[in-house]
Amino acid sequence: MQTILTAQQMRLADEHTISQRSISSLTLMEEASRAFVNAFLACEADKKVSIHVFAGQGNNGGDGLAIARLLQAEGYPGLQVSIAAFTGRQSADFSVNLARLKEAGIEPVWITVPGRVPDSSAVVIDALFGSGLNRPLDENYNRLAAQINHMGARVYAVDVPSGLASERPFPGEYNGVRALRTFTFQRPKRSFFLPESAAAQQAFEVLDIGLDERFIESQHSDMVLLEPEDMRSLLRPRKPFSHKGTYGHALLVAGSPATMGAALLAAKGCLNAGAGLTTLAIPASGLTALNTALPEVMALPEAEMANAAGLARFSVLAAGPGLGTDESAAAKVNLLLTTGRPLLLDADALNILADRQWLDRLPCGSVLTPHMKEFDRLFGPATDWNERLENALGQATARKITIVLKNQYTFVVPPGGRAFVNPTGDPAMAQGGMGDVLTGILAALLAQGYAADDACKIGCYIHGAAGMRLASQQFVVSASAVAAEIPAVLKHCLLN
Ligand SMILES: NC(=O)C1=CN([C@@H]2O[C@H](COP(=O)(O)OP(=O)(O)OC[C@H]3O[C@@H](n4cnc5c(N)ncnc54)[C@H](O)[C@@H]3O)[C@@H](O)[C@H]2O)[C@@H](O)CC1
Repeated sequence: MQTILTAQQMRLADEHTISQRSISSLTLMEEASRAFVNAFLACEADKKVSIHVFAGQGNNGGDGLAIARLLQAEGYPGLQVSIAAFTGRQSADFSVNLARLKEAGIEPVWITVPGRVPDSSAVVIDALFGSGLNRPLDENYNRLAAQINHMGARVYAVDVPSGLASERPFPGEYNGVRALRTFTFQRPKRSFFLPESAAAQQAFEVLDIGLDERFIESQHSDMVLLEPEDMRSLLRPRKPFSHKGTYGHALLVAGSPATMGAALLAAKGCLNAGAGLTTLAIPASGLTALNTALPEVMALPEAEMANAAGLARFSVLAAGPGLGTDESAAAKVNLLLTTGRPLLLDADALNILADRQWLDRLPCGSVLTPHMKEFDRLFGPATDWNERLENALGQATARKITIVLKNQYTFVVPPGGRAFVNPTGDPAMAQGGMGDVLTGILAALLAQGYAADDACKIGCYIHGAAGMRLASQQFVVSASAVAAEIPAVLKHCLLN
């Protein structure tokens, strides 16, 4: 797991590394700039490309000047450097790098009043502001950013796209530089995981600049990034002499006559993520489809969905995919709530909770898997994703539940004030049924005895990893294909 730091904590990590390694801040800036250049070389191998570096006067600008000098030494002759100096003072390391730039024979252009910027370069390196940005861009920087965006160049941002706050995006429409790619130092910034950052960058890549990892990991943060190694330590291999009873019995309450597919997809996810037994509670009209598509899955007679005591034999109770929100669906959710046992609720089960105001009846230890709209319906509207995430952190702790807030980077939010960010997934997975499969996977992991937070971390990770594996070969990835890929992904995660 990687701790995601605030800008202030990044500065502390910087200072700590400088004193611990007995190096100067200038050396660290040089190393960061070298790391940027190495990554840049891999993207822009043609040395004849025209490059325009836009630097501010802080340390991000200092990086920009060092990068320009290093690129010239690498043999990129077509370099221009502009320094935006509408306001502010030069940082010490900026000043040294300015002198070094001039010694290297590069004379920068100073932009002190808004004006037209030459717009013929194919590549822009954006080093106006980095993690030090602490207020929205003013009119002058805003205009400059707009001019850079208008150039149509391939924009590479240094550490953070200029205009994007590194912790939480500023309110309102993004008015900064729009980067093709950000090369960010040591850690992705917190705001990179919030959907608003899509306006500022298309992708980011993290560069190791040698900051002290032990110090970074000792910092308290409300955001932690999951990594492949976490799966290896969380996942448990199947045991010798084990049998189907060892791996739990999941009940999925799902499906309605028009949306039986959702129930089948959830069951398929559950089966493939290793539940010992999977039982589906669906309307009778779905039984033929179930027996044909998934012969390993059992069905619960509808009459048994009226008796809470009869549910005691299941190790996990899940509900939602394709369930509908009518009276009969609500009666099923009501029955599950009366058991007092932790529940796994998704989709229509969440809508039922919201519509009937049953949220306060939810037992501790439950898991909810809302997407944005379902979350807002349950917990109230939010003006932006940071507010939504903070609400999720508060709700999970107050209610002692785990919230899986689904998005490109899904946040697994257990009680305790930390969000675990899932890095896996691919736009090829943007199709109906994906959430149903995830519910089935989570049910299987809970049935196998994983704690709620671990089940959610593993489940989200392997769901996205399955999609990524398929997307490396396919344009689009269906939910059934993701479910079918899960056993291979689990094996891979365990062994690698
Ligand atoms: N912390 C680290 O680990 C390292 C940081 N480095 C670089 O240093 C950067 C941070 O540098 P700084 O802290 O000097 O900050 P920046 O260079 O991001 O910004 C400079 C200054 O601009 C001012 N400012 C903030 N918002 C503004 C606005 N809207 N309009 C006008 N002025 C504004 C602030 O006073 C800020 O200190 C990082 O992003 C990175 O590029 C690297 O050199 C190497 C290591």
